[in-house]
Amino acid sequence: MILASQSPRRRQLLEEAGFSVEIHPADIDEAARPDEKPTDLVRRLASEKAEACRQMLSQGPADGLLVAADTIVWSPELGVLGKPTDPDDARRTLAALSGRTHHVSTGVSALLLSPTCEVLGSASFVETTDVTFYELTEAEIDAYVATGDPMDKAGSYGIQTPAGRLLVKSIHGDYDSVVGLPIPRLMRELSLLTHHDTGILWPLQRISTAIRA
Ligand SMILES: Cc1cn([C@H]2C[C@H](O)[C@@H](COP(=O)(O)OP(=O)(O)OP(=O)(O)O)O2)c(=O)[nH]c1=O
Repeated sequence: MILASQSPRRRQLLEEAGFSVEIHPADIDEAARPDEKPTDLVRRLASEKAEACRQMLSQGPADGLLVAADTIVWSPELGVLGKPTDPDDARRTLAALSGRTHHVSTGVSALLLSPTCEVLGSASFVETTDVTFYELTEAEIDAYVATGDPMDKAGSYGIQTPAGRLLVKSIHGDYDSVVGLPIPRLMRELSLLTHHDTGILWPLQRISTAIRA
């Protein structure tokens, strides 16, 4: 599988699911459009990453499946919180999330490619999980930001890290989606995507087997 992402978490989640992953990060403008809904934003950005990656690969042979994703933290009150620009921005974001519930939305785009990189089929979906934070003191926020953990993560935290998980009181929805890729939903969508195609490649057979098991 081709993964159009630099995220080590997405790679790890796919490898744990049994895929052999080839990384081809796509560099796109991630700015929101005026009045764009958060869930529309992540769906669009995932599709743009997938398409940018497909265009990069179109010169050479490609594997059958290409996957891209985008994750944001948001709430109606706070708007969209992407990755922090600096430690102060991370501190402000964590203070805003303290003691409250926010949404984490991950948009996913999957393309089934022909050997010449044409799109044979596609799937696109958004998974949203609600995350509630404990009340955080300023000292706790400072200590967490000092670990450096927030800097490459939407919403300035990582639910999967030893320090980041301590901020989280509860979650409602898919955990993998918060980490960056909703594997259970992705497996189902890939199974549907590939169901009607012939000449299915090894990873796709593996998906169907995993779902039937
Ligand atoms: C909320 C949350 C986000 N994240 C990460 C997932 C994503 O890697 C990142 C959100 O940024 P993204 O722009 O979705 O992804 P990315 O820049 O890391 O990789 P690429 O654009 O190449 O696909 O935040 C966590 O690791 N844990 C969390 O708890």
